[in-house]
Amino acid sequence: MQSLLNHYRRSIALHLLLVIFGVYFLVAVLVTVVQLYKEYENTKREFYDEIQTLPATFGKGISESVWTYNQELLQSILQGMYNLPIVVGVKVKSLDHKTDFQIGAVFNEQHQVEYYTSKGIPTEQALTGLGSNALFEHEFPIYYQGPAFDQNISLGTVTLYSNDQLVFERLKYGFILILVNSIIKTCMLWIIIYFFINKYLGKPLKEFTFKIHQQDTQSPKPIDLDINWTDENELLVLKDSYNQMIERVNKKQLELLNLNQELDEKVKVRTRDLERAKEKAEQLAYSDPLTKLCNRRAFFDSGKQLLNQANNNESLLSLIMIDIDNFKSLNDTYGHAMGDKALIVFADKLKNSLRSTDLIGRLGGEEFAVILPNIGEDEATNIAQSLRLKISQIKLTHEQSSVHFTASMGVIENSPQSSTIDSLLAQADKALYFSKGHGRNQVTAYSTMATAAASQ
Ligand SMILES: Nc1nc2c(ncn2[C@@H]2O[C@H](COP(=O)(O)OP(=O)(O)OP(=O)(O)O)[C@@H](O)[C@H]2O)c(=O)[nH]1
Repeated sequence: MQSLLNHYRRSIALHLLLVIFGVYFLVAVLVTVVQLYKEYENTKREFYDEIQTLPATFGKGISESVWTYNQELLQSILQGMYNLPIVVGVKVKSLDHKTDFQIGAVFNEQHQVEYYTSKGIPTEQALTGLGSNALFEHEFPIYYQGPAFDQNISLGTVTLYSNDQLVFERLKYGFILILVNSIIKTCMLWIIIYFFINKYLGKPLKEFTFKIHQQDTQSPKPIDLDINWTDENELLVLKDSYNQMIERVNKKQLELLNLNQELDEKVKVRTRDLERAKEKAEQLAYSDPLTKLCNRRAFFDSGKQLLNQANNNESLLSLIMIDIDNFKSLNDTYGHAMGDKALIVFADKLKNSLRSTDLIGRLGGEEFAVILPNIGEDEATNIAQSLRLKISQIKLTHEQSSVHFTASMGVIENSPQSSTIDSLLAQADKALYFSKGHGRNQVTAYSTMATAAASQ
């Protein structure tokens, strides 16, 4: 039932038909009612006309039997009238009341219905079974017109009773015929029109909806409907409008896709730029921009890690502090640019001379430091001597004159007491200034300096 209701709600053809035929059926019923009323009026008139003819047929016989007081004859004539399908009761009222007689349903003096058998005996039940409430009556006089009399002698009256129900009985078959006729016509029309509305409207709409549901939402395609007529009807216009809309949507989607790709590209470029900027910022944060060596902060961070590893592994580690000699006068003599160049060449010399595992940092100005893991003070001092020599051999040119410079160094080895980078630096710095104080371009090992100081 529910599915039938849903089908009704969904089917435009069915819905239209029920609305159309609902109205059609109401109109048909109204027309039929009017027809039936007219038919009823005609039949009623026919009844009257038929009843009007009865006096001519039966009047003479009744007059005879009343005149001769022939009750038997009167009774049989009245029974004959009563048997007519348009009569429900007959009443004869003679002037002397000697031949009064009634059969079937008749009115009494008070205009109330009374019932009599075919023998004229009062009874409670209606004989005709048609009911008698809607009786209508037709009264005609009876006369005797014998050869012995010049004029008619009034004998009394005969009243005929008929009933609306008889009219309805006669109409019944006509009514059923009209009704069946209307129902068959309505059903036939309903089936034919349903077939065509469904064919030309319902099915194409269903096909249209199905194809829309089948559409790929990412790239919808224009829809083609299997419609057999070529007119530019509303459905084809709707389909064309839908297809145009799909084209517009696809175009917009393509534009959106291109914009997305462009945006993706821009985001990628921006991300790359950001990554580079981040790398640069990190480099700036940890490296010295002039010499590209670790800056002070990076040297301290990495130096602490190396020292911790050495202390944990109980392995050797040495630190060399290096300071370029008389750098101020180099700057003053050859200019700041030459000073910068000297710093760069100096740094490169350190990098090229040491292992990749060694940590080299510029602590500030012309002051540098090197950490050599797994190397003790003696070996570190040798390395420092070698560095010092290489630095002293660097030759720069400035306006046809050669520029040379030297460096002083202090070397220290790690020990459990000197387990921090600051204390190592402080001790190496002391050794460095020992070198400075003893003529520069020298390497001083902290232990040697300490021994010398102790012996003084
Ligand atoms: N060209 C250049 N000069 C720098 C830079 N950083 C520091 N200096 C200079 O280095 C010089 C260091 O001078 P001082 O501290 O007196 O030391 P010094 O002249 O080397 O003397 P000693 O260390 O005693 O041998 C100063 O004149 C600074 O201006 C730099 O990045 N570039």
